[in-house]
Amino acid sequence: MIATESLSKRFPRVTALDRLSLDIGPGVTGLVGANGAGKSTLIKILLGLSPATEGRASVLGLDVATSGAAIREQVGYMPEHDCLPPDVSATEFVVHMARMSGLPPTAARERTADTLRHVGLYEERYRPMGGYSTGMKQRVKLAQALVHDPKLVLLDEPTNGLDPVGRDEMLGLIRRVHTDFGISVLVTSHLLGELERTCDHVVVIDGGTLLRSSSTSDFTQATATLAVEVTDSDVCPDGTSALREALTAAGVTLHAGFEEGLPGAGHILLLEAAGEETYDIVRDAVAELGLGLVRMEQRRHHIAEVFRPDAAAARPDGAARPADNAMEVQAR
Ligand SMILES: Nc1ncnc2c1ncn2[C@@H]1O[C@H](COP(=O)(O)OP(=O)(O)OP(=O)(O)O)[C@@H](O)[C@H]1O
Repeated sequence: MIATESLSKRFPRVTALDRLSLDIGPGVTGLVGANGAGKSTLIKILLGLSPATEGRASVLGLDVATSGAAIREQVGYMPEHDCLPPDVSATEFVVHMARMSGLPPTAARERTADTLRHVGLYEERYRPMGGYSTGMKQRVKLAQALVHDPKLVLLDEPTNGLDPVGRDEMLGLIRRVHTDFGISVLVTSHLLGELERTCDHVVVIDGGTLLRSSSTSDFTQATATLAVEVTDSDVCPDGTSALREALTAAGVTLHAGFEEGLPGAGHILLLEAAGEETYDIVRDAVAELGLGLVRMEQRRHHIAEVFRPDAAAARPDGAARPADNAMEVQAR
């Protein structure tokens, strides 16, 4: 879908992209990077709106340097910033964008109704957009990117400014753009964690260079770690400690860390699962201590953990990069 080869973009004082080589296939791909990493610059080059300083890029097999107009016919674009005229309604605006993309009047009106329904705008689509909430504006921006039935959409920070519920809804919509319509998606975010559930593939850039590109499942590979949470009891007022001792005595290897940011954090034991018998040992130990078993589940890495300093130590290149930490902070 998208390929770049040693793509660079230099502004007088900043190198926004530095010899970036990427190959992005169909599906939903997340482009992650801290603010200023070069995401928007890359999107503008891919749309043929801004020339690269060096290197090459193609979208749907078309060269961005020579085929910008043809690319924009087949690609939808949702810009990052607020760009909606306040005095017109969503319907008027999206119909206009559909007409600009070459759809005849009737098809433009029908497609507008379909896409606005898809993004969840109903009665309010006839009201002037100046009175819309941020979430509604983001939905209109998504609708205008979809209205001409593109093969690929480039979504620049679509969750910006949304509250957690709005973010989840937008990420769900983005996923459905692919599952319902078969449109491939490149979606940018500065939040590593939020792309985990939405994207098949994640590309991480920093300072205009590629940090990592791999499938989401490779990022979040299942680990042989079990997370176990238990209740306390009258006999064992600190059930977690009692279970830790019992499991250690039974020869189970426990990890030092706790899971952070989850309900019950600090009460969740992380231990190494050495086959099915570990589950039995945990079950028996919990029963003997008279504790309640709240959860016992196999852990998966979260994308953000891949960039934590201790995780970086396990990476082939070994080094924790300052930018990794910056992204981890934003990912929380
Ligand atoms: N027209 C421009 N002139 C000069 N510098 C620019 C221009 N556009 C972008 N830059 C610089 O290029 C770098 C990359 O910017 P870009 O907007 O691509 O980052 P980003 O990853 O999209 O971040 P954000 O989410 O904050 O927009 C930044 O340092 C930015 O200041």
